[in-house]
This record gives sequence, structure tokens and C-alpha cells, in this order.
Amino acid sequence: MTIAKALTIAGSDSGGGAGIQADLKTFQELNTFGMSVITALTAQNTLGVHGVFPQSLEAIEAQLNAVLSDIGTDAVKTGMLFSADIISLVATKLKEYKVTNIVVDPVMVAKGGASLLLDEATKALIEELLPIATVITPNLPEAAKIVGLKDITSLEEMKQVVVDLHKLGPKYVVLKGGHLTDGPAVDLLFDGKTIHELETKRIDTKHTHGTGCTFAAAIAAELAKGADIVKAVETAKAFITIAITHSLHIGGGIGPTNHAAYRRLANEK
Ligand SMILES: Nc1ncnc2c1ncn2[C@@H]1O[C@H](COP(=O)(O)OP(=O)(O)O)[C@@H](O)[C@H]1O
Ligand SMILES: Cc1ncc(COP(=O)(O)O)c(N)n1
Repeated sequence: MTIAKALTIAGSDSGGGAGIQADLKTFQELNTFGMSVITALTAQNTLGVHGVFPQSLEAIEAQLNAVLSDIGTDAVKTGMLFSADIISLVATKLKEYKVTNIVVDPVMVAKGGASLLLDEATKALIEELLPIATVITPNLPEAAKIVGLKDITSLEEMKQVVVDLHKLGPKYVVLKGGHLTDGPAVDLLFDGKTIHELETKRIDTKHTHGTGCTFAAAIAAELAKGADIVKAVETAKAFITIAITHSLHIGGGIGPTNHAAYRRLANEK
């Protein structure tokens, strides 16, 4: 039996809601074979990040070589990359192994406020990773940091920023509007010509730990299976909306989304 393969290159979230764990659960639910390269361990739960332990370049390179030299992959999703050196290594290896379908989620700060990317690494992200990305999926604070704005607070501003982000080299840009404070949850997909709006009702919940990771992993899984970008992003939006609707009240803080809900609902139809 053959199966589409998807690789996440990201940080481990011991709490299971974001990072590597969210990505692998999402890959599984969307019927792809998930693999992982761990860039950093985080000691994390619903209350926040209690420790960050980046892995050595040697350990990261060994994982990349092991997976890509033997198994290969149909898509990659990058998440927490932490430092400029890790970003450079990942970019070099993705080029060396001619990886296609590269989804870059430019993770910078955890929902609780902890930094998951060193400040000085933003330059490497912009110069080395964005130009080789198939699609990038920044949230509003990440997009503001990348284009040098203080903040982005309206749909009108988002429409300008999505075009500015595209000029940095990725083939497609998905700008996530989850951080707008009111109105629907709108994401914009720009393909270089047209801005597609993906809109859902804003779900009233605080349990959104791992939404960005899960959404980007779902895009990667769909691209791995051969979907075009519009279809991949539409499916990912449906997946994350259902996962947030049925989010889990686990722990004392910001609970995780429910990765299993999408498939469970599909099976009930
Ligand atoms: N309260 C919400 N209701 C519905 N969709 C949401 C909500 N919060 C976030 N989303 C959606 O979840 C996805 C992840 O967005 P976002 O939370 O902005 O990312 P991040 O986790 O990177 O900060 C996007 O598709 C966004 O529109
Ligand atoms: C290891 C790791 N990676 C990424 C995130 C961001 O989570 P979110 O998807 O909620 O922005 C996180 N909290 N931890």
C-alpha cells in the first residue's frame, strides 16, 4: 500500500497541543504518513512554556539526513526553528534533497508569550527560508515583524501585507486573521494574482493552543496528497475550524484543539 508522506521540522511540545505533536496528529488524521525532525524540546503545558532546549545542529542534521536520504517526503512543514543556525541548516538540507511542497509556519512566540525564535533569527528566516517556501502561514504578529510594521489590525491592512509578503519570495502566502480582535476568522491566500478570502465564524473559546501548527500541518498533508493550493488551504481551514469548535478543556490554561474531530465527523456523515 502506498501513502503520501509528510515531514514536520519543528519543536516538541510536551503538552501535546502544538509543535511536533500537533503536526503528527494532524498528518495521521488526514491520512498521511507523518515523520519528524525535532529542532528543540520545550517543557510546555496549557499554562505556558517552562523551558526551551534547542537541539544541537549535529542532532538536527542527522535527523534530516536519516529521513530524507531513505524515506523522502511529499511535503514538509517547518514550525519552531529557534535560531539562525538552525534555519540555515534546514534551508540547506531542503535544497540539497530537492524537497517540494514546503510549508513554512514562521513560529515566533507561543500564545503565553514565550519566545520560540531568537530575535536575530528573523533575518535568516526572511533571507534563507521564505524564498524557498511553497507557502508561508504567518499569523498577524509574525507578519508584522517580517514586513516591519508595529501591528496589523484590519482586513484592509491584511490585504496589503499579504502582497508585501509575497514579494519576499514564497510561491503562495496565507495570512491568518485569528489574531484580529473581532469579526469573523478570516485568512487570506495570495497566489501572486488573486487574494482568496477564507472566512468562518469566530468561535468563542480560549482553547486555541496549537491552532497555527495544526493549520499549517493540514496544508502540508493536503499538498502531500496532491491537492492544489486553494483546495489544500480550504481543507486545512475546515480541519482547524472543527478542531477549535471541539477544542479540549484539558489543563488549567489554554487547552489544545481537537485533532480527531474532523475525521470523526466525516465518518458520521
Ligand atoms: N477563535 C477562532 N475561531 C475560528 N477560527 C480561528 C479562531 N482563532 C484562530 N482561528 C483560525 O485558526 C487558524 C490559525 O490561526 P491563528 O490562531 O491566527 O494562528 P497562530 O496559532 O499561529 O497564532 C486560522 O485559520 C485562523 O483563522
Ligand atoms: C513547540 C511549539 N511550537 C509552536 C508553538 C506555537 O503554537 P501555536 O500554534 O498555538 O501558535 C508552540 N506553542 N510550541
